[in-house]
Amino acid sequence: KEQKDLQSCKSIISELEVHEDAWPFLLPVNTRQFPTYKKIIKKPMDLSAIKKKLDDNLYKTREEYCEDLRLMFNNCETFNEDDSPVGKAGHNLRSFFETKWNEHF
Ligand SMILES: Cc1ncccc1N[C@H]1CCCS(=O)(=O)C1
Repeated sequence: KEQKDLQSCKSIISELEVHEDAWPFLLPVNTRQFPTYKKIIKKPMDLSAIKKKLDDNLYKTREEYCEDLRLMFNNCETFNEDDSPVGKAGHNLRSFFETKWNEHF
């Protein structure tokens, strides 16, 4: 039921947060450091924002949660070269996430 879904979503994001390739995603992208980011990426998303939405009970379904994680990874692919350090971390963390997602659901 939904209660178990919430536990699974919390468990997955806790594992993502400590993953060695999570460093680009722990906090919102700094738009002073990356001035073009706001123009290119219409809906910024990061692990701290997702964690807060989970804790504030803002996800109606596990699908909404999954959508925000995929938005975060797609934003990363839009802005970063695949062979850049951030781009590579994004591909690695996405693969780790999708595996966890399939384990739980
Ligand atoms: C996910 C992302 N997309 C585009 C640009 C930057 C980032 N992440 C940054 C987060 C802070 C550290 S960093 O500045 O090296 C990388």
